[in-house]
Amino acid sequence: MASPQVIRDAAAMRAWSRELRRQGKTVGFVPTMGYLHEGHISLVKAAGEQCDVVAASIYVNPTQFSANEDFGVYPRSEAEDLRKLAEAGCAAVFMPAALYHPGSNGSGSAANAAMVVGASDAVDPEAHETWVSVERLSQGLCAKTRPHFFRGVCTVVTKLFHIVEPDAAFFGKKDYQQWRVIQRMVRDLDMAIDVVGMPICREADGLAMSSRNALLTPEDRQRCICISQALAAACEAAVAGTTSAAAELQRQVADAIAAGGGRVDYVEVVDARTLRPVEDVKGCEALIAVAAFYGKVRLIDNVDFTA
Ligand SMILES: Nc1ncnc2c1ncn2[C@@H]1O[C@H](COP(=O)(O)OP(=O)(O)OP(=O)(O)O)[C@@H](O)[C@H]1O
Ligand SMILES: CC(C)(CO)[C@@H](O)C(=O)[O-]
Ligand code: BAL
Repeated sequence: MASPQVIRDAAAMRAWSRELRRQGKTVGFVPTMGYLHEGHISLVKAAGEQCDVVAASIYVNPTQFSANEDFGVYPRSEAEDLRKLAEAGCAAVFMPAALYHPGSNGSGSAANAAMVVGASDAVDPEAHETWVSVERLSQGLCAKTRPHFFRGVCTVVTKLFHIVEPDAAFFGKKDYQQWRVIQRMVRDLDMAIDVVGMPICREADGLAMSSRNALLTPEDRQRCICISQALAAACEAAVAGTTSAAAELQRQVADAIAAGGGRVDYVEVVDARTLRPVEDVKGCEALIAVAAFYGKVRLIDNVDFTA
């Protein structure tokens, strides 16, 4: 169980990957924000099965947070993360202190490492002014509450792809819209990377694993179980043909979450590929996607099915 090689410098990361590819090996890549759990590890293992070597990254990207979000309290656990990555067979982990050029306002390295108010404006526009946006797919769902989010994600993922130069990159379907957005970005911009979406890993009681679960109070940790329960019930009703009207499925899930003590951000029933709203799920590859707040912690979950 060798520890992954820790690489903090972009040029060194690129050299590592190029050398392996020169040797004829394929490189699988798992981008993360750290505080790793079984969901992340399932991506590392899938990458190991599909590629010759696996690189992960750990970087809490300030540009996908707005100033009122949880950048400053985002959980971190470097030593434990390295142990888990070693166990999963990860060969290298890219952990940059900063990924944006430092600006004259002190953003950049300081912003990435120590800033307590995260945010797009942590990056000095004089020092960094190039952004990647997937226009329509990045609207709706999570973007309603986090309008800055996908531009930050697409930009940092593009930077990571250029640094790591992987053959394939692995994303979890817990962040379903993110996976679809990145798949689209790679297709539209002709990036030669296979984007692989992997199933959601859940706790024994059904809660989707998420680094942010660590921020929940014990009471909210109990309350939020109703998210996955409501989604499973709606999926069952849709597949059985008992309920196919999107509005009814939406109402059932939203009511169950609210009754369970969550504050619903959104519940949407959409086409799983286009993420456009559907009126009826019959005959359709559908997705019911949820975001809900428990205190300040915002959790997301979803279920996809063909009814
Ligand atoms: N439960 C899960 N099952 C499968 N993949 C997951 C799961 N949770 C996260 N991932 C995937 O791991 C990758 C890195 O995600 P990230 O580091 O943001 O973890 P996270 O648990 O989603 O964190 P957060 O709590 O901030 O949403 C993403 O592709 C994400 O979809
Ligand atoms: C893809 C990602 C690593 C970009 O910062 C992040 O959004 C995540 O962990 O899902
Ligand atoms: N898992 C996606 C990262 C975020 O919510 O900021």
